[in-house]
Amino acid sequence: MSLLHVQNLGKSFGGVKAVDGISFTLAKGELLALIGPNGAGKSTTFNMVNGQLKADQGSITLDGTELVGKKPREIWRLGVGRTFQIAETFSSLTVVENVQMALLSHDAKLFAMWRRASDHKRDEALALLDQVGMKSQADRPCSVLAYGDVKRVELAIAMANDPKLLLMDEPTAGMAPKERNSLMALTKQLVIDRGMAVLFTEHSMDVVFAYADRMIVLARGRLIAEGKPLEIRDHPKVQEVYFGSGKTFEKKAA
Ligand SMILES: Nc1ncnc2c1ncn2[C@@H]1O[C@H](COP(=O)(O)OP(=O)(O)OP(=O)(O)O)[C@@H](O)[C@H]1O
Repeated sequence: MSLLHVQNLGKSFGGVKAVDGISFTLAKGELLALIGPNGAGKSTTFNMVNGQLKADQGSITLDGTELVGKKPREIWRLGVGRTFQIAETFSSLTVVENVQMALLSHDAKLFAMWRRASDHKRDEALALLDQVGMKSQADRPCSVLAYGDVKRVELAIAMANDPKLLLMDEPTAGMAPKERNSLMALTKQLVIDRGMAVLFTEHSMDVVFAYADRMIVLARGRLIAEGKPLEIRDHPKVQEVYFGSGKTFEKKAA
């Protein structure tokens, strides 16, 4: 059974229909890529799922619970997580301290409870770091990490809320091809191990084709295609919106 049901979802800004009546589902243990050219409505869709934007029409249910009309914090509590970039202010904390902060937040403890030397939830934080291959770097400050490793810590932070659905907005932006593949392989492993669902946007087609179980394609707010990567690759409408007719998807040069 599907975890997420999106039905006839829509949002306009002035006269622009940013998202125009789209419907799709997402199952547990599935990595679904949301792709489309600039201005297609990807971010607007994401922000309606996490509650930052209120839909004008339609429904979004998670495990049968309606999300439209709920505040971002409530939606987060229901199990919709997202990856955040580690804020500047937290980069001086160590890797494990950042994950401990996220665990405190999940438990709704006030940040005032946090003491720098605290070992609150350290073991739990280390277990999460182990899952993303960062346990050995737990006591290093985040500010000295390689970019790919920061991304792994961000993933561990998102896991602290034990999400049923994880939203990832361009997770591999700015990464070298090797790092990109390693982050997505890790994400896929987490999806399998935790039975989590992932909805992600991505401009890098090699990542999408290698890791997405299924894809949905938006163009000008409408859902124009849906299917497995190979079906999408050969879909005439997709070819057209991306490249103009007659062209094919090509791997981006590394
Ligand atoms: N806050 C806003 N106010 C007015 N128009 C907006 C707003 N947010 C988005 N839009 C418009 O809605 C449409 C969809 O934008 P959206 O950001 O969702 O697309 P996108 O697929 O995420 O694009 P990109 O790949 O460039 O990030 C665009 O025409 C955009 O200009």
